[in-house]
Amino acid sequence: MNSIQVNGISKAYGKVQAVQDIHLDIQSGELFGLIGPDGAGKTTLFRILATLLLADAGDATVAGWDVVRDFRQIRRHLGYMPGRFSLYQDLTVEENLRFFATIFGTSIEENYDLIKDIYQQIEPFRKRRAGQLSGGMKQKLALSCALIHAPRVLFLDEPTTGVDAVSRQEFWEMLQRLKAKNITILVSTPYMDEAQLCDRIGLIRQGRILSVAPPDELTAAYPHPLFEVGAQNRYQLLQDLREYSPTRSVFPFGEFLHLSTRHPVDPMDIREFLAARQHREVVVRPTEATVEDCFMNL
Ligand SMILES: Nc1ncnc2c1ncn2[C@@H]1O[C@H](COP(=O)(O)OP(=O)(O)OP(=O)(O)O)[C@@H](O)[C@H]1O
Repeated sequence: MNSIQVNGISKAYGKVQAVQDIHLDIQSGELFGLIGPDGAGKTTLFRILATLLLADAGDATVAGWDVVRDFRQIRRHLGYMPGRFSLYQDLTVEENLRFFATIFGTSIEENYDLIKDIYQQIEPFRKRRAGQLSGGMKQKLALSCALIHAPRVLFLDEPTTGVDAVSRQEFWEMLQRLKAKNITILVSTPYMDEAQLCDRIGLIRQGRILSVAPPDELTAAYPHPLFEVGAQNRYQLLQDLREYSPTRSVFPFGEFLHLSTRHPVDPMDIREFLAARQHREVVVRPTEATVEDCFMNL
């Protein structure tokens, strides 16, 4: 069953075309990632699907309901964790949760099972004001609040931005457990490494979806030879590789550079080129494409 269907959605703010002709088909129980840099249009799309903003063109349904006509039903059955912090800073952890439960006509007790895993981790701090929680704890509270009315569909707009690596990891584990409860999850992130944890991802840039696929399929279809290259002087390495004639693109990737070439190249040839330019501690090896390589390629 389709849980989220988007047909040709476009939206401009004055002259800025924030999203353009977006089509998406997200299945019930799917964990779908919207991956793209700042300003790509992710928040705009979320706001349209969450019935908070009207599109200029196109239509969309969430859990079978139309985002314009049936906005009330969508609001009842949707959990939305907006990018910017959505909690009441002056209320305690427990008061925040109770507030969200009350506005949806439910109670913490009624749906405790759904949030138990997540909420238990912050329950020792239930008397603390939300404004005084760490980033990771705020995120867990915001997720608990978004889930307390047992939504069928969950929208998470950049939930891990500004959160440390350990909390990010934990957060994705929580999402996997929610998915197992058959909640459809649409999550956006600027972190390409998180894409690997989704069932399918849509790459979005400048308001347009460039590609939709399971992450493994996307990376397996990467069409160019790709190398991981390292040397002592990374800055100079980048400059020099830009002048290497087979280079298609080269960009920093962790402690290495990712070099994609126009045609197959023997790693020895790259080493010789770099040796001639006095590079030391040179490492060159073929590597598998990541989602980031695919994004750069598109
Ligand atoms: N209210 C607004 N008025 C004018 N322009 C806007 C408004 N909201 C967003 N934009 C512009 O629309 C484009 C898409 O923004 P959007 O917030 O949807 O992107 P995003 O992918 O969520 O990025 P970010 O993570 O930076 O929010 C950007 O160019 C942004 O500057």
